[in-house]
This record gives sequence, structure tokens and C-alpha cells, in this order.
Amino acid sequence: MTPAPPPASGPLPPLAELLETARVVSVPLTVRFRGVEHREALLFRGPAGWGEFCPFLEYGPAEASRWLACAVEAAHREFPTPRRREVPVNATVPAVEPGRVAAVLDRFPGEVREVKIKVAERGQSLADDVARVRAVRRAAPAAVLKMDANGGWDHEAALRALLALAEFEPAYVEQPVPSIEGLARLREELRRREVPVPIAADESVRKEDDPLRVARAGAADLIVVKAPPLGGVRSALEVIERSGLPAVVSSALETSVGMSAGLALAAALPELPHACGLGTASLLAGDLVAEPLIPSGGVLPVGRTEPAPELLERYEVGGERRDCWLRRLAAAHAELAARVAPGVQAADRRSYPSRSPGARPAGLDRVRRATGPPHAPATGGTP
Ligand SMILES: O=C(O)CCC(=O)C1=CC=C[C@@H](O)[C@@H]1C(=O)O
Ligand SMILES: [Mg+2]
Repeated sequence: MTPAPPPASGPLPPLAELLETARVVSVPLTVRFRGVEHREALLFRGPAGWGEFCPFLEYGPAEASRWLACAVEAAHREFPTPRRREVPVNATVPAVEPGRVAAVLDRFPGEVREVKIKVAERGQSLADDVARVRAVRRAAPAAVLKMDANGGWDHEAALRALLALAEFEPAYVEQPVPSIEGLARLREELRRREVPVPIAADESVRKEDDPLRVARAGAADLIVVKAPPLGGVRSALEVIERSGLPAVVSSALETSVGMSAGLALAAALPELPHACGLGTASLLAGDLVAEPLIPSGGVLPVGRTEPAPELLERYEVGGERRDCWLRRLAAAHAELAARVAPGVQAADRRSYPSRSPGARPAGLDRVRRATGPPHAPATGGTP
């Protein structure tokens, strides 16, 4: 296996062009998820539709540049030809108390065939996890269960937890420990003890410089793949193909606009061995499209979504939050320009002084004026 190529974003439009249609939104969640209660994003429109740039707030420019590549692809290129019209999705249960499980599952109407449950949340115990999983089992007796630890355990804790959770026959456990070497060691230990719990890699794919290292290391039975952190649909498809491993397409907690990319990725894959983690619009208390991507009967329709103007307006934020996102966009754009085609960034910069100030897109002056770090400080969320 050769190393993965850099994210394939296609041609990169100048920053000024992205700023012309840029809207910054903050959408509330119904329940705290990976440390956030509001999902912020910057959206822009291109010839193919809307793109959503939504790296988590603690991500720096290099990591965020891959999310930008995904948003640019969505706005400027058609998605690959779909192989299906709908995609099976799991329900997602955040690290809530057992008493709140039923309310979370109520937001996934119709039959729920697979449920992914967050475990190993900081400040909680294995007993909390087991109680939550048991509550899910009670609420959805026939559902396939899977868990996501977001690298929250060390080797010993993971072993203890997986031995305890094995009674629920999980289809897999996502990122039980943080590192690729740790995953490989744990997987080997599970095999030796004949514990039938498959290991999925998530952060070890999307946060690594080389998303294929986990496959080369034999550290996982399958990979979780998200379009934004892998640089878009085409780039993610390439990672999946080259990894040679089964893949589960999952969300990055986008609004129903950004979710189109994940759905396009799932729709383009020859096989979907598990339901996708793309049902997270159910965790949002608002959305940008008239008919949010709330799964019904465990499936979501494939296709592009358009933000409704009145909803964009309702969730739009200005002031310091908009400035922060414009800075993040500029920083990610500079990274991407330097990485994809080193000449593009310089050409982009040169083009600004030749414009008359009046012709500058709204926001560009703000980006230039804005001081301080390009991204907000860490919020303490999971990776
Ligand atoms: O996979 C799912 O069911 C939902 C998506 C999901 O769990 C995540 C979305 C966004 C950020 C991540 O912390 C988280 C994950 O770790 O998979
Ligand atoms: Mg995960």
C-alpha cells in the first residue's frame, strides 16, 4: 500500500469568491454532544450548490483545510454518481443518563435497526456506560448495537469495558483507545482471549496525517469515514478503496446542508456493511432546510439539500462569531492553497489589491482587520 494522496479538492476558488456568499450560522442541539450545545458552521454557495465548512472550534488551520476541501467540492462539483437512492442510518445516543435514552430515540422515528451509543465520556464510569447501553437495549430490543469511546479508555480500561459490553454483542466498538498502536494491541488481545468485539477506527483515520496507516498496521476490523475531515467525497472514496477495509460512513455533526456530502459518499459506495452514522440532524434543535434530514424508518434519502433563506436568517450569527469563522476560512484557505497548488495562494493574494475597495466582497476587510488567533480556543470536546 502506498501513502494516501493529499485531499483531492479539485480547483480551489479564490477566497474572495467564497466570501461573497459566506453565511455563518449557529444551530442549537437538543442534547450536549461531544462537548457542544450549538453547532457553528460557515456556508457558501457555488455553481453546484451549497458547501458547509464546519471544523470543530478547537481544530487548527491544517486540519480545517480538509473540511474546506469538502465544502468546496460540494459547492463546485457534482457528487459522484449514486448507486442507491436511500441510505440506512443508525440512531445516535449521546452520553446521556439512562432515563433520557427513550427521549433521544424518539427523535429517530419508525423502526430503528442500529443504534450507536457514546461511551467512555470524561467524568463517567463503566457502570454509567453499561446502564446507558442497557437502557438502549430495553428501548430497542431488536436493534444492532455499537459503541463509540472516542479514544476515552486506556488499554486496561478498554479491555475491562469490552469484556463488560460483550454481553450486548456490539457490531463493533469505535476507537476504544486513542492511538493506532493501542488499537492494534487491544485487537490482538481481544483475539487472544476470543472476545468477539470488532474494532473500528475513527479518529485514527480522520485525524492522522496518513489515513491509511491504521489499515497498514492491522489495527482495526473496519474504518469509520467522514467526508469533511477526509477532504471530501472523492478523497474519502479513495481512502476507503485503498484501505481494503469495510467502511462505515458517519457524520461530522453537520446541518442538513453539509450532510449531503456524507450521503453522497454513502450512496457512491458499492457496499454498506453497516448502517451509517448520518442521522445526527435528529440531535439538532433547528436546521437550515425546510425538511431536515431526520431519518424515517432507519433510512435517509440521497440528494442535495438547499438552505431555506428564512432559516439561514434565523440561525445566522454576526459580530465576533462571524469574524472568528471568516478568519478560520481564510486560514484554512491559505493552507489548502499552499498544499494543493502552491501557486494558487500567491495568485489569490495578488488579485485583491487590483480590485477597487467597493468591489470587495463583504467580509474580506473584516478578515484582514481581524486580529487574534484564526480559531477559537479548545472547548474540551472529544476529538
Ligand atoms: O456515527 C454516528 O452515529 C454519529 C456521528 C458521531 O458519532 C460523531 C460525529 C461528529 C463528531 C464525532 O465526535 C462523532 C464520532 O466520534 O463519531
Ligand atoms: Mg467516532
